[in-house]
Amino acid sequence: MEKYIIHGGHPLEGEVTISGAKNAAVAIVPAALMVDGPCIIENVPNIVDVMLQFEILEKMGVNIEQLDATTFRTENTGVNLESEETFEHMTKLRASYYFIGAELGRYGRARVAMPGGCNFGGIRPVDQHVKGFEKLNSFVRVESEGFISAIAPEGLVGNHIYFDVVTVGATMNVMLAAVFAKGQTVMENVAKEPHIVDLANFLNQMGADIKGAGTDKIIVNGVERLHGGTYSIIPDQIEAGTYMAAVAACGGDVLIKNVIPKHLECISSKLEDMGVKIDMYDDSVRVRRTGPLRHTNLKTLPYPGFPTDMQPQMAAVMCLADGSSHVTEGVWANRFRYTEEMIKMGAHINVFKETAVIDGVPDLNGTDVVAHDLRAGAAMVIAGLAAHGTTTVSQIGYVERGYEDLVGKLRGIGGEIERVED
Ligand SMILES: CC(=O)N[C@H]1[C@@H](OP(=O)(O)OP(=O)(O)OC[C@H]2O[C@@H](n3ccc(=O)[nH]c3=O)[C@H](O)[C@@H]2O)O[C@H](CO)[C@@H](O)[C@@H]1O
Ligand SMILES: C=C(OP(=O)(O)O)C(=O)O
Repeated sequence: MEKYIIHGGHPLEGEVTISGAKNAAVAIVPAALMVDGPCIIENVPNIVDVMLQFEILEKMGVNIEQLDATTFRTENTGVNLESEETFEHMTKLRASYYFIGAELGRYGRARVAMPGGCNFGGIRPVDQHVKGFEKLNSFVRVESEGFISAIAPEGLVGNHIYFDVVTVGATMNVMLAAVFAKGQTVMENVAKEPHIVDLANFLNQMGADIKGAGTDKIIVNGVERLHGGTYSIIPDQIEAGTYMAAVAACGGDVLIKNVIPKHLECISSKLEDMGVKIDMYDDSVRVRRTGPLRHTNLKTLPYPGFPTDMQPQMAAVMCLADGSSHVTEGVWANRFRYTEEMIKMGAHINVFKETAVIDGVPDLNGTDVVAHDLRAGAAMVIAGLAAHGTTTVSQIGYVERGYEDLVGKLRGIGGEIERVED
């Protein structure tokens, strides 16, 4: 098995460039099957989840060509929706659920293997996806053999959908299907994350008629077809935030390039509370930390609140702050498994239901730790970079689902990290 070995305790200095956003790319790639004609997708992150989405598309029969390191061309000249080969891939990532919306929208039927993805201590429900598809005049079945199927024998018809909870996945999935639904679909109480806006912009660029993405009401006027075009994926808010947190934990001075500063405001503001200096430019952010870290509190919430996908990385910073910090998880019932690993490194953390109380310590000490999920793994890497001595992080397959060239990028700013095969 692969591991990261990290020799910690060094400040980070230099420049790092952020890749395209995972959670936008994993929806835009399935959406490419809805497009007639060639579709060029730029700023694609080279991460496992996105490459799996391309492989699923290819196994269905979509032509895929890589034009350069970050640009892909897709063309759907006919697909096999029943390809058994796609099912195993689908179970490996969460975002495979976007194939339901894309297939149901374009072909009036879909059958996908139950999605995988990070496990936050319980089932990740899909009831709101089901509710949305049913409202659009389709029948949905969650099959006991681990498949979800949906069919719209009389075609999808627009409707008014009020989501019971704010969900990223259901918002994007139902938006995909609604693109081709007859008439108008009004979706309320929707998620507003940057990747929702990015998916809507991609679809509109290809001829869809979607308004309101980024607010809590999205209106989709159904169209007959999508045409080819070119689209560039937004930079990854969470990857950028992860490097910001790494500089905060280790100290140093790093320019983080290819970002949308607006998407980073909630993260910057927390880091500034902790004594980190942040300078925002047009498409980059400079992060500096020379003095001690101050304690703070945070609660994760849907956008524009503090992102749950940055919660473990910020906790790694708080482990080294003066005083007691509280981290409250407002999205996932249990996203604190990483705290057991941080405690092995000398962190003082107590978890009470949805809140972790972190009493800062002057130093963490390197040891063997496990990446229990994607962002937990990122947090362990940050802790390892900041700690004295050597940290070994195992189960890094999770980390590679969502970070392009983490080792290369960290080494570029002075991190002593290597990836080894056990
Ligand atoms: C591939 C992708 O983009 N993953 C992101 C997406 O996951 P994902 O789309 O799975 O997360 P959701 O936004 O749907 O989940 C948010 C909350 O809604 C609940 N819920 C969700 C769906 C549903 O049908 N019913 C329901 O009750 C969930 O249990 C959770 O408490 O958004 C999460 C919240 O920002 C992020 O942590 C994930 O990185
Ligand atoms: C939880 C995440 O991803 P997924 O929903 O794909 O498991 C994440 O990106 O932090």
